[in-house]
Amino acid sequence: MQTITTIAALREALAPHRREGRHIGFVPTMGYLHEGHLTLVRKARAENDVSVVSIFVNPLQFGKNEDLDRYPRDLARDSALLTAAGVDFLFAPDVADMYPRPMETVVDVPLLGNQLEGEARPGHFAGVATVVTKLFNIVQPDAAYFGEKDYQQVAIIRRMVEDLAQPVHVVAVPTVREADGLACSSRNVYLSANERQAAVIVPKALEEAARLFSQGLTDAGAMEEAIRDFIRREPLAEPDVVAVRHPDTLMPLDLLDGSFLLLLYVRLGTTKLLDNRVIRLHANKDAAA
Ligand SMILES: Nc1ncnc2c1ncn2[C@@H]1O[C@H](COP(=O)(O)OP(=O)(O)OP(=O)(O)O)[C@@H](O)[C@H]1O
Ligand SMILES: CC(C)(CO)[C@@H](O)C(=O)[O-]
Ligand code: BAL
Repeated sequence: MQTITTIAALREALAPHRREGRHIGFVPTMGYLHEGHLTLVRKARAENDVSVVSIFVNPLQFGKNEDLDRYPRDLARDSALLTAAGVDFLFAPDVADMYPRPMETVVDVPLLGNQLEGEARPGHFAGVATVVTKLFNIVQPDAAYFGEKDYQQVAIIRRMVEDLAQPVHVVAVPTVREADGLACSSRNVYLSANERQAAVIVPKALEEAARLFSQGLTDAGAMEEAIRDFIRREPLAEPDVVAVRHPDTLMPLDLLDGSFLLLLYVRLGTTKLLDNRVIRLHANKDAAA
């Protein structure tokens, strides 16, 4: 694996591959890699000739009081994992390489981006859309891989790619979970031992929603209320967002009919955990691509 830290060097390294018509698969990340990231990486490798992974903790998508400074970082460990996974290029730029001067240009997808997680984190998704556009321009991948754990992020990126005719195939990969069902996330390291145990309430709430739906609960408001109450049974957990939405448009629903998205944003202490599931009447399984 070749590790590259500047935009110019990455362009130069990828140019011969592009000239040869090789397919480039790209996995953007913020590092501190876990099995979720590695699943994206394996898929990118399997479906393309050349694989590129970026590790960049993007300041544009963090609010002033968020965890930019304490976000977990371990480039040496990440690099070893990516080498073992057979990745061709690791792109790990500094903030000064990505943003030599303050960004004046912003990519925003406000209808999808200012609600749900975006309401709790104003400007977050504009920061994501802007950095992903810049990374797409640098890497020029044929395909880019994103996790469904960040369901709203995938919806925003798909819309951005469509609106701006960005020549990238967006692939969404189902959420990878720990043995007890908790979605793998870099931020899980923030959890104390007690909070980690309590965190299982999040995937359990997704199961509970599927159970209630299969038993005939079809009022969206009542479903949100039932799931909020269910999560509050765990004293360490506070449900910040419990939202029943249309799986494609992310618009609110009144009546649950066929399938719906349940999106959760749950606080345990100071850690916010994200999870979701597309719940279908006849096949209750995790959201699939
Ligand atoms: N459990 C998971 N299953 C599948 N994909 C995942 C999982 N966790 C993260 N990803 C995906 O990996 C990519 C990089 O995510 P990121 O580096 O922010 O990791 P993260 O674990 O989501 O971190 P955070 O704790 O910041 O949410 C994103 O596309 C994200 O959706
Ligand atoms: C897509 C991304 C790498 C952009 O910084 C980030 O939002 C993430 O890790 O999900
Ligand atoms: N996983 C999305 C990146 C973030 O929380 O900033």
